[in-house]
Amino acid sequence: MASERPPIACLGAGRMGRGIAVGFAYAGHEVALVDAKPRPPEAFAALEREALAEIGDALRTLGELGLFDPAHADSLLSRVRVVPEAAAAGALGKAAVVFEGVPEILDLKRDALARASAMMAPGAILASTTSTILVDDLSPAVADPARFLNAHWLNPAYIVPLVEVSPGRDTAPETLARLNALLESVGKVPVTCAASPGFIVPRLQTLAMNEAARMVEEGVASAEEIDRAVKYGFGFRFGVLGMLEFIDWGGGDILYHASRYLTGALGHERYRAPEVIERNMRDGRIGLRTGQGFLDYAGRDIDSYRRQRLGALVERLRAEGLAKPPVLPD
Ligand SMILES: NC(=O)C1=CN([C@@H]2O[C@H](COP(=O)(O)OP(=O)(O)OC[C@H]3O[C@@H](n4cnc5c(N)ncnc54)[C@H](O)[C@@H]3O)[C@@H](O)[C@H]2O)C=CC1
Ligand SMILES: O=C(O)[C@@H](O)C(=O)[C@H](O)[C@@H](O)CO
Repeated sequence: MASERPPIACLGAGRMGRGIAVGFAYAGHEVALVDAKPRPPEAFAALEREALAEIGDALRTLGELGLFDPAHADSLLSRVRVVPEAAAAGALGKAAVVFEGVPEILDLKRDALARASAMMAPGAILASTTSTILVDDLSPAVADPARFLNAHWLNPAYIVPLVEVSPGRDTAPETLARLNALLESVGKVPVTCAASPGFIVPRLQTLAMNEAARMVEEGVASAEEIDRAVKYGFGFRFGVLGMLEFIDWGGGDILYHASRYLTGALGHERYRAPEVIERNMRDGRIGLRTGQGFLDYAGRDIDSYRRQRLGALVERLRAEGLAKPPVLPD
């Protein structure tokens, strides 16, 4: 990026556009929140009021929660301006990166992206926030597919660190590198993934969320009990270990056997293990115990590695107020 904190634009002043605007304004960027829909002046004025009120609230809340002195909230908010559709060209033409956040409808996105890309500065990057549409299904609409890619933020965008970045077949490697650098500079954690349905998190969480809903439907436990289990077990561990590393901890063999049992007991293919789990089982690549699993532990100091991970789990126990001192001898 030419400037250290280049101007950013969000196309579509809805939930994601506003959330991304909060994140960049917080990090010192000027942000144009560009309305993607032509509206009469009174309707635009109402949208502008509502968007600025929401962004201001979010910034004030972050301050009140201790991230900064809330007295600065208004000066952070002043970095954001809401721009009517008729003035889009001026705002988009100044942005180094434009994040498109219009509704998840293919033709609507293509149309918005085509129009935006024609107004952007040479060299600027265009990223779609789509949750589901593949980058290669959108890129034919844009003026320069080499500078186009998907950047899937998670909601609330100004809090969740992850952004799943998905380049298409025509995205230039330099575009990916520049966007990742920008995201990292504002405290985000970008992860690159193929143009594959559901990226990483929606693909994982859709299965898990449906299974949680199914357990309520089947009367396995109440919604409250299932969510306690998620917060204090499922989420507790995966937040430290990740999922593939956790397979290595528990052992790929456990997953292999659990998958076979659950496929039979629940009578559904959705529990069948993929070929890689079966192959790893045959090849003895079952994780920490064999020194190889999804990750390679060869040459690592396993004791200090385990200690580091346990330390992170203990930190989470403390954060939850669940770390208790031992009962010491009298
Ligand atoms: N809401 C969420 O949790 C997440 C949403 N996304 C994705 O972000 C994108 C935007 O989603 P949201 O911000 O939630 O939507 P939203 O409905 O809050 O905002 C969409 C914006 O597009 C505008 N718009 C509506 N109809 C339009 C039209 N015909 N032409 C042009 N603009 C129009 C709206 O006025 C609004 O400003 C979607 O692709 C969605 O899949 C990605 C991650 C999370
Ligand atoms: O914040 C999120 O995780 C969203 O980005 C989503 O993509 C949706 O919630 C999706 O995962 C629903 O399955």
